[in-house]
Amino acid sequence: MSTTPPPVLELRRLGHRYGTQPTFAGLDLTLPAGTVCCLLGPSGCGKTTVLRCVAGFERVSEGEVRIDGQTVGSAQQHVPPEARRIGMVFQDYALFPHLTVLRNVGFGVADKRAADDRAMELLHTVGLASAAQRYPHELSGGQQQRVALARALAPRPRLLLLDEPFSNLDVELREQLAGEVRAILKAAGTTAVFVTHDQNEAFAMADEIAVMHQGRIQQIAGAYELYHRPNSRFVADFIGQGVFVDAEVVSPQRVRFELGEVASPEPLRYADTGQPCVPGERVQVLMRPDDVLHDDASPLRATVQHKAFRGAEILYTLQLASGTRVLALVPSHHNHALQEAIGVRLDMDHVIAFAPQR
Ligand SMILES: Nc1ncnc2c1ncn2[C@@H]1O[C@H](COP(=O)(O)OP(=O)(O)OP(=O)(O)O)[C@@H](O)[C@H]1O
Repeated sequence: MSTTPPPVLELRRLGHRYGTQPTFAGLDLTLPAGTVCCLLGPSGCGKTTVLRCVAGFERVSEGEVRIDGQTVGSAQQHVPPEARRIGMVFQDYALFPHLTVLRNVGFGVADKRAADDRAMELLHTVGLASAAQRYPHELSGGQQQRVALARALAPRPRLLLLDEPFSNLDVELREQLAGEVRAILKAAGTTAVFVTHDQNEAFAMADEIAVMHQGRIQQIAGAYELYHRPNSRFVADFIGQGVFVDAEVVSPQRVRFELGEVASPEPLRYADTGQPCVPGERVQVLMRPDDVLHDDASPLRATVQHKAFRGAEILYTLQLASGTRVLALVPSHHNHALQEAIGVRLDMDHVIAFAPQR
């Protein structure tokens, strides 16, 4: 009978303090083999410290870090970083300037006779075989980060940690490299955790995104789920764009807005508590820019308050008759002027409701 292998990484009720100040507490996370997970959150929420606890650079104050079922960090136990078999990629690449690309990549491979072959294999994987004899300063930032990735993967780590790996690169390259790195990790079956505060990077790279806020994981889910099924106002606000709009519950599966009524495919519940929404209650509903359509034929009008050109689309901020502002993503050939009144209608297929904020 085969037994299921333990998850590669498990955080159980993990807590950490700098001095007496708690950084985070009660963190739970389980990563099966081959999963790419992102810790995403605003600056200062504790992402890097979680990574440092997993790597062994920080001691944990409560709970456990388990790798392949073995406890490597707890209040009582601390396996040093070099004994954890973890690969790391940092923001600043941290390559050795006096070593060739080939030597950099082979550096951590224990069997020195096999180091060059293994390094060449990884350089092929990251598309830099032709740069093997060059030095780091002769490469671009994106190429250097690919070398750093190859170096981290060369000793076949049990787990790879990446700390803001693309933040020194320009925005366009970031998303492209995030996609490439994901493909490389998936092809190698590597389990990885990476930290970022850039959600496009998280969307491009992760299977699972753990959204952190004030030292807690608010929600762990795929990008689609986080965007369409946020479990808190924080996640709803932090992931993607949108506004909270007043509405009234008119039946267990229907809400009424200024822009019309929306039927929910399932009985309405508050997204954060799971409690049912009761007819007659006032609620606030998350309205995404793709929930509002521009439609010249619609009798509902809204005035253009702001417009942000996004290439294929324009993101309009529109004001309704009541003064409520909503966002609408509109194909960019519909180029309207500020203060112009344009026709709009709602196209919402599910309702994310919260209790009104007092
Ligand atoms: N060495 C330290 N001593 C004391 N406090 C620290 C130390 N390092 C970080 N902190 C504090 O711990 C909290 C979490 O920091 P951490 O670097 O883990 O956050 P982060 O989410 O990775 O932030 P960023 O995205 O800005 O890198 C912050 O309030 C920070 O000021």
